[in-house]
Amino acid sequence: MTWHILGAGSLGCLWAARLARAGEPVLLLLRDRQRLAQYRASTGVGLREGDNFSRFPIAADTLDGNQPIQRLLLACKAYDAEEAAASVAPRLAPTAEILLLQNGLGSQQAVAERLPRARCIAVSSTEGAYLEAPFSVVWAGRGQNWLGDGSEQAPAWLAALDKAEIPQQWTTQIDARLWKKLALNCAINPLTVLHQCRNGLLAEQQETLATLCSELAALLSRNQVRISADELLNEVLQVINATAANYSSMYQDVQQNRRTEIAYLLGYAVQNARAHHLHCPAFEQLHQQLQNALAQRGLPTD
Ligand SMILES: NC(=O)C1=CN([C@@H]2O[C@H](COP(=O)(O)OP(=O)(O)OC[C@H]3O[C@@H](n4cnc5c(N)ncnc54)[C@H](OP(=O)(O)O)[C@@H]3O)[C@@H](O)[C@H]2O)C=CC1
Ligand SMILES: CC(C)(CO)C(=O)C(=O)O
Repeated sequence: MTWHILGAGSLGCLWAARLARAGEPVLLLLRDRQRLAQYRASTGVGLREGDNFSRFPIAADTLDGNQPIQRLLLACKAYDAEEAAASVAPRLAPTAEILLLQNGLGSQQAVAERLPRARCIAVSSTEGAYLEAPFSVVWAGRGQNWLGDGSEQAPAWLAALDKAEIPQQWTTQIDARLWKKLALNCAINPLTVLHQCRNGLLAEQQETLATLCSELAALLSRNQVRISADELLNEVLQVINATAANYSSMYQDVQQNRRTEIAYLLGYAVQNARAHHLHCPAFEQLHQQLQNALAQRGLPTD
């Protein structure tokens, strides 16, 4: 069964290289002929792990190819997910499965509504990767991939991920995983943008973090995710400590003048709180401040 991977960015290349290395059939789906020509000139997907670099001559095609798709890994940003998934809809087999690698919340629901016949499996990933050159990925941080669609029924192909050394765990609580990661990202990432700092410096912002965690814990509770404000604050401080020397993904996006996933993180939290009539002045204000900072740089505020 071919792994169709839509999006040859950081995570798309990371998954493609590891699957290909394990002998799994992989086909990259690129946005157009220009990207395909660029890929073909690069002689494959590069994977750097520490001092080792390998290149994998993985097959690629454009989105409008004609091979039917049974298994799709959607490896684009959250704001591209719905349109990207819709563009391959005519090619999806009736029992197609789609793995959604997007961070935050909102895009998974949008894809599932757009493609109601497909089995949509959300992935919450704590792995870290970035591109050092087009189609060449650096595996920068070991982590876990939590997969789930709310059901107990784990797909048989999870064994292929083990073989490919892609860490994986099936969970019946994928929404809780996504919410908790969203809460961490909402507490940490916007502050690193506003203070222009590495994650570690946020340890000095304990009061602000405590207020945010209290509001975020209340929001998670409205969404049936049980975590106390103190537990959340502890987790946030642990992540800040463990990633002290790193710049958050949102900070990096802003520095490189790339669109952020604000709408699927803080924006989603604000909207969800309003829908629950939950008063969350601290993260409403943070959202506004982040939008102002993005606007000042000429970046999209959604
Ligand atoms: N990188 C990481 O370490 C982690 C990322 N994530 C999440 O994973 C998701 C993907 O992130 P990441 O891999 O870093 O993102 P990247 O920006 O590196 O890659 C996204 C890729 O998607 C491609 N793409 C977008 N739309 C289309 C389309 N319509 N057709 C074909 N290709 C398309 C882009 O192509 P093009 O280059 O042509 O624009 C780009 O190559 C995000 O939601 C992120 O938050 C989660 C955990 C860790
Ligand atoms: C390390 C962490 C948790 C910081 O929020 C992250 O996931 C990111 O940078 O996006």
